[in-house]
Amino acid sequence: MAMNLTTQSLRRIVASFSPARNRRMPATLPLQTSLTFYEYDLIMSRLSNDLERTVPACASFHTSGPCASDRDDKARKDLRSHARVRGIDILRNPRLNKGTAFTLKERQLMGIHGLLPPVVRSLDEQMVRVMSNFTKRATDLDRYIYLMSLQERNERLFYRVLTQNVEQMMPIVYTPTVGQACQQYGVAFRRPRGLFISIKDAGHVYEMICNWPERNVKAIVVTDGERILGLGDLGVYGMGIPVGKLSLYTALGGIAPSKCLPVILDVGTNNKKLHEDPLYIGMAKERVTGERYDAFIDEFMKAVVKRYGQGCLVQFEDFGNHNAFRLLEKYRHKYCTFNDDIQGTAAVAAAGVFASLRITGKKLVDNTFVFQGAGEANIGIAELLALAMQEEGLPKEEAYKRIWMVDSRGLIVKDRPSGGINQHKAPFAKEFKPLTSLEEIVNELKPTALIGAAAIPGAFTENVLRSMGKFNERPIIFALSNPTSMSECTAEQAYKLTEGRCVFASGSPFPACTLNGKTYYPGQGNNAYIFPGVALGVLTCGVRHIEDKIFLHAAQSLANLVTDADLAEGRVYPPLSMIREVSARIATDLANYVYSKGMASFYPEPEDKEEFIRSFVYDTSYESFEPETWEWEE
Ligand SMILES: O=C([O-])CC(=O)C(=O)O
Ligand SMILES: [Mg+2]
Repeated sequence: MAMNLTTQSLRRIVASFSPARNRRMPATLPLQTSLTFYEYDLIMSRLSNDLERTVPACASFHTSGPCASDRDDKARKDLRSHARVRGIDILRNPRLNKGTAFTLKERQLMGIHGLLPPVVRSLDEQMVRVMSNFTKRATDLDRYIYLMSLQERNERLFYRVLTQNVEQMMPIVYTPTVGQACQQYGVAFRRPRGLFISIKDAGHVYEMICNWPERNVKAIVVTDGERILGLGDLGVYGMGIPVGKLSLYTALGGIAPSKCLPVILDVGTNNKKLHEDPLYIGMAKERVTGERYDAFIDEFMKAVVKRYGQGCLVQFEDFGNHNAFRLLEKYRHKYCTFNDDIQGTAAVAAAGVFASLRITGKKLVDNTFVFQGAGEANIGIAELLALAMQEEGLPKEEAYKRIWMVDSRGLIVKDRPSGGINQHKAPFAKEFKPLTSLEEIVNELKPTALIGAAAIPGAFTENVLRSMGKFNERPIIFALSNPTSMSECTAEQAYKLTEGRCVFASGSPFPACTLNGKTYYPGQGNNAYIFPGVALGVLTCGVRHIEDKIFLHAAQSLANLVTDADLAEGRVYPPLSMIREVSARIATDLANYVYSKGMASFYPEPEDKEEFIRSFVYDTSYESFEPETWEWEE
């Protein structure tokens, strides 16, 4: 067969595989017998080379991202992967595998006829089977393992199930079950997912990233496992978190899974239990710190840019406090990066506060905030609220005056005898007497809002909650620590002890609770309302550095999506069932904002931002591999 085939002639030859042309051929006869295997492979490899040339190695999201113009590329790319992978390998590739949804024609063409049960099922029919299997599992951890193995088997089916059942699935692939999965990762671990880079590999990080099979990664979630949710140092077992966060990048933010890369940086663990755990999958040594640690993270950031370009977004997740703040400061103006625990959590909590003001009837600046905990989340929230107050015209010192912080040593006051006030806490230190117990602090300061994120379960005691109810008509009470087991109080306790008057939100989900005949639906103040939409906006518009004002804008945008009906039910966030729409709306609002502020780098500026954003969203329906459905370039 001649090698200088034109696309036209290839089209004719490939179309000749189609049973439409061979109607009388018995349906079970492998169609490629009309050509020899040699001829077939020759065509396919030629096709593959052609396509390789037409799909450039792209540095920008737009030439290769999941955008409308890429839909054309996409058919070609699927064809290319199809051309490279044949037979049983197709079924083993979660990105191509459709299981029983492969049509008879596809099975014959792709050399998988007979490798599947004869029945052909639609995506919807497959979903019914998945949901039935899912509900039959005995525990949430079993459900987590079941969903992870579905993700490894058939990616589109996984995302279809996830996107259509967000309320039911999110507590499994995300907090709280993901926390439990991380704690038992040694047992739950089936197949590696994402990149495991150990500090022992320092000097070779770029080469390791090059081992990742995707050429066009646009979003990385990275952790070193030091502070996994509120569960502490879980070392490499923390890998469940980047995997879970990126599942939401796709399910909620619509960013294609091929563009997402979970990474764990293994620098050891200070969790002694893991040193003795025979199932531990990481380096069972004390954490490396200091210059060696910093050089390793630096090498990682440079390697990411070298491999995937400067537009690749790096989300830092669940690093220890000291590193989280430091690394954010170090990288925020050099890379496209943010810290989800500081900035993402800040935005979601601020949105909850903004929405609460519509219930309390107060202005932001008329509030007194007490923060239980002065770690990443609370410092992030406090700083963002201070920024919001300044945007409303309040001088900086005045803004800080309205925010009080409590850490493990008590109220943060100037010259505190017990010390422990670092540079992040210092702006909030007051001229005041040192107090240690939260009950005493609440009684003394009479705050309008109490926000907890110190992972101390039960920190909002009965007395604290009652006092909040006594001092305020509508107290704001946010118990943000994750997972559920770390929450400062339950939703029920908060509503009960304030006679149903509090405005409550929690980081992990709590069920609705009924009190004196009225049902309250607690909102989930989790950064999942923020990071997928921010990521979508940042990537599509080509934002290079993610300023705090972007998070403030995202917070305002989220708060504006809370309806009066939501507020009447006690929710300060839109219901979880709306979260995908929320992400698209936040991304659209951000697109308008970043173009108006000159922060976008994608030009020409799209006229219709909403259409622009929505055109990027990952489609969970199956691709057809039947040649006659492909669109060809002449
Ligand atoms: O993962 C979550 O649910 C929220 C979060 O970032 C954390 O708690 O660290
Ligand atoms: Mg986190």
